[in-house]
Amino acid sequence: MYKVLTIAGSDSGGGAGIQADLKTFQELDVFGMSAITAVTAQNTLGVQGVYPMSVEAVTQQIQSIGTDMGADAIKTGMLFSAEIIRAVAAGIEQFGWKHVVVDPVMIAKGGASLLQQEAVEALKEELLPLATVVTPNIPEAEVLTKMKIETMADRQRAAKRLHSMGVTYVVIKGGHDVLDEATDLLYDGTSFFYYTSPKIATKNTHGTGCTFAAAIAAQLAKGQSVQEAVQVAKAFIQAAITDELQIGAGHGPTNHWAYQKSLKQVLR
Ligand SMILES: Nc1ncnc2c1ncn2[C@@H]1O[C@H](COP(=O)(O)OP(=O)(O)O)[C@@H](O)[C@H]1O
Ligand SMILES: Cc1ncc(COP(=O)(O)OP(=O)(O)O)c(N)n1
Repeated sequence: MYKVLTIAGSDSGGGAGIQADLKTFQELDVFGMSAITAVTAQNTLGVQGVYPMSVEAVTQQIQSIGTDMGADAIKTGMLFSAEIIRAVAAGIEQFGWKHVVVDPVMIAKGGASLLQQEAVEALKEELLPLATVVTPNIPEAEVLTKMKIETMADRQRAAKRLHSMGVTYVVIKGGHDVLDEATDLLYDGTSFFYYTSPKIATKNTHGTGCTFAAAIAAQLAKGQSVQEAVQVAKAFIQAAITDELQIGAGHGPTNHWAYQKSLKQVLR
């Protein structure tokens, strides 16, 4: 049984954060574990409250996993503060964890801040050098690289800049594209790879980034290459957005059952 640890925030609405990660792990047949960095009060209309955990609580959760259960891959999401980022980086180094997927969560779709501004430098300096893969969306890539990203050429330049910060693989996600296609760009330090799907017109995309990064971590834990893992993650999120749920009055969650359901239909 492959084991994956998510270090992220809790989303009471169940669409993003720890909840999205654990659902994704379950659907991709890996054993999910969690270290919670913050509790958020959230629904499809937005974020009503953010309650960070103490550094001690985050550290202890990581110690509890690392000293007993171990992990074949790690996924980080909302980390909130520089102190929590340092504690997470220390844990990853202490246990020598490989296959580290860093989703540099900064701002929720509704605009609420999930990472303090002063923590961006800590994320770049302490966590990115430990990351196998970093998965920013376009606004996050702009903050990390301090450059404006409009064209695919800009995206390629940003990917190179992120790679130079010590990450092995960079994925700049295309959900914020204003085109009718969503193209995720993968850079391995030498070549670019493109993962393109039709852009689905829906407001129910809450938690897409978390789900996508969690799927990459699950597949890495099972021994897939980063290219293969991104391909599965793209198919997983495409199914989850296409086979819509209608929950809540705002930006609803994606459907974590959809990928398994689509595989069963193919087998039938
Ligand atoms: N409307 C959409 N149609 C198809 N794919 C989408 C859509 N929105 C997001 N995605 C995909 O979901 C994943 C997460 O992308 P993105 O929305 O950019 O991240 P985030 O949730 O971090 O802002 C990517 O694989 C992206 O291509
Ligand atoms: C607790 C928590 N973590 C992360 C996010 C952001 O998730 P993301 O997948 O980027 O989805 P949107 O917020 O963009 O819908 C979150 N909202 N809450």
